[in-house]
Amino acid sequence: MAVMAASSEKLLTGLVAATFTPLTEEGEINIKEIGPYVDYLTERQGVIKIFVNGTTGESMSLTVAERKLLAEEWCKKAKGKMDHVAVHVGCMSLKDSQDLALHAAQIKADSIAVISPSFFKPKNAHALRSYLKAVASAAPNLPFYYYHIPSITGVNVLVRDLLVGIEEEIPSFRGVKFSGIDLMDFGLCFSLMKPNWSLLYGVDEQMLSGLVLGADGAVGSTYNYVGCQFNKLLSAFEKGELVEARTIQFKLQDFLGLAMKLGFDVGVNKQLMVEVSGLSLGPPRFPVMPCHPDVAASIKHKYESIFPQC
Ligand SMILES: CC(=O)N[C@H](C=O)[C@@H](O)[C@H](O)[C@H](O)CO
Ligand SMILES: CC(=O)C(=O)O
Repeated sequence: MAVMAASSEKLLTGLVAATFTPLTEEGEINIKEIGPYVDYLTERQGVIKIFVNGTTGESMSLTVAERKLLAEEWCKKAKGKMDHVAVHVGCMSLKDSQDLALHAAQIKADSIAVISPSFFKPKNAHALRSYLKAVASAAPNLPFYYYHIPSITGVNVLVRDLLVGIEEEIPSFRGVKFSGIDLMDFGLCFSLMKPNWSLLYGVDEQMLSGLVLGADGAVGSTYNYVGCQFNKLLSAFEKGELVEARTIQFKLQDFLGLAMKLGFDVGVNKQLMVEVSGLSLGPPRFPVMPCHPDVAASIKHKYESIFPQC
């Protein structure tokens, strides 16, 4: 039987918003916006779990010092209000990833997640597992998740292959955030599943398909502003109300269909969040370009026509 999670440990399940990084207009970290951001998610979207410094948070464009500052503030402001703060600590350099993993343990994050390095790419599951093991060893008591996002990293190691025997190599391993569209690979992961793991799906526009296969939850960028709707999708799914669940899923597909035609990326996504939430999140950081005002206006219009207030 798998080692049971320590009693203070919270498994990452349910709806998790991948947060944007608040910047000032000058492009510096806007730390004071994190408190209001936490309040917006909890009070307006019913979202009580966050995944910080990930793709949406532009982690790979931030310095290690900036990522530490952000992680610390998210943990501080979420305390007593949120149920889980997962900190993404992956970097191109193993040393930086270890540094951030240790820091996440020090600031009492609930868990860490790691994206594969993508300049020098691991050639196979063994190489990727070796890298992840070395990161996890810097914070051996912190629940550890692999973050699979092949469309961005170009690392196509099958997660199913990665999972074989991973609990022996990484005792803190607790699951995967699977942001890929290969549902066969996702499905095969369940045959290797351990009782204290969770497998989370990360392609918001296909979340229902992930749930059908058995996903324990979902991590995504759009849950920042459709969290309230997707909480309804989750409860409809749990009650077996598939027509209702599909209706909500189709709404996000309709919305993202237009957004993608207009060049949806982190810059566009961030601007939409600014307009929907009223938070000051600033522009993205280069090379991600700020959203053109006409694009923002069209997307906001579509958002308002599809998603009623919760
Ligand atoms: C590539 C990317 O950023 N993926 C995000 C998380 O993994 C998703 O939440 C997407 O932003 C979302 O599914 C919209 O395509
Ligand atoms: C979407 C997601 O999980 C991320 O931004 O990292």
